[in-house]
Amino acid sequence: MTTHSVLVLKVGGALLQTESGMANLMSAIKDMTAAGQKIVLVHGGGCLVDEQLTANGKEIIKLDGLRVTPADQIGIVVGALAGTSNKILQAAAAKAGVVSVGMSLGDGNVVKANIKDERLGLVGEVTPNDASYLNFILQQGWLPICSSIAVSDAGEMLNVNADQAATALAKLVNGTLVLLSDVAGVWDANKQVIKSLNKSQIETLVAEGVIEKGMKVKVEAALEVAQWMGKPVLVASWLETEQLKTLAQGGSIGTQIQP
Ligand SMILES: Nc1ncnc2c1ncn2[C@@H]1O[C@H](COP(=O)(O)OP(=O)(O)O)[C@@H](O)[C@H]1O
Ligand SMILES: CC(=O)N[C@@H](CCC(=O)OP(=O)(O)O)C(=O)O
Repeated sequence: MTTHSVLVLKVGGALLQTESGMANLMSAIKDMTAAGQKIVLVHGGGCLVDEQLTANGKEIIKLDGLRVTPADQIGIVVGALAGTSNKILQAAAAKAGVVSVGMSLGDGNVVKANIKDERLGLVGEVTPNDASYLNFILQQGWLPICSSIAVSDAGEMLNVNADQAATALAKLVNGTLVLLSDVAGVWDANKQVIKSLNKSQIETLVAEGVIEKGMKVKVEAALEVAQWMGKPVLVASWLETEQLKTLAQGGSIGTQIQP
């Protein structure tokens, strides 16, 4: 197997509602870890946030794929992401025999977080800061499972899009980023997976409305890291066990976003 530096795997929220998906992913993580691969798992949980907001009578508002997060919603968002989602994944890890450390972007000074755009409320934008905490966890052979909740120097709890959270951590550890969603890759207008995409192709597909919503955020996050690292970022699926096996063997899966 090709051992990547550190593999930063990001999983979307839909995984957390799929018991078999989590079991398959954790089994692949266990195999990769046993082969010496260091892995950081970053997770979303947008669907769990939606559920909790609705249960509490709150409105769901998104702007360009990002959740508008007013002060009266942040507690619910933090509970759903840093609480429930994070612990669901730790439970799945434990079941697969993987020792994990549940954490958030607010831990160990790993990132710097600031309000992204006043119109979005308590939504954070993060930049890599200090890798010591993550490296310590990795050195123990443990799996860090990181939610996308950050804390600013001003003491605000901030909601960060999980693809952007994974971007910051991938830069922090100079890792290989793989964004795993519930689709096999980025689709063209006929819903066929595109093998490889560069910046200008992405711009065209976004302008045409073929890449939209959560996938627009994801592809733009992937492109940013690909350019920063000078190597491709993969957008693929946790749904397909075969893809996970190929990934564990060091192969390419889904759509390659080229620098
Ligand atoms: N061109 C596209 N290719 C693939 N998925 C797309 C595309 N445009 C929009 N999408 C939507 O983006 C979703 C993935 O983004 P998102 O829901 O944010 O994923 P996750 O929660 O896994 O991060 C897909 O399920 C799909 O509905
Ligand atoms: C600011 C912002 O949009 N935050 C996201 C964080 C969770 C996330 O990104 O979850 P998925 O990966 O499942 O989409 C949200 O509140 O939904």
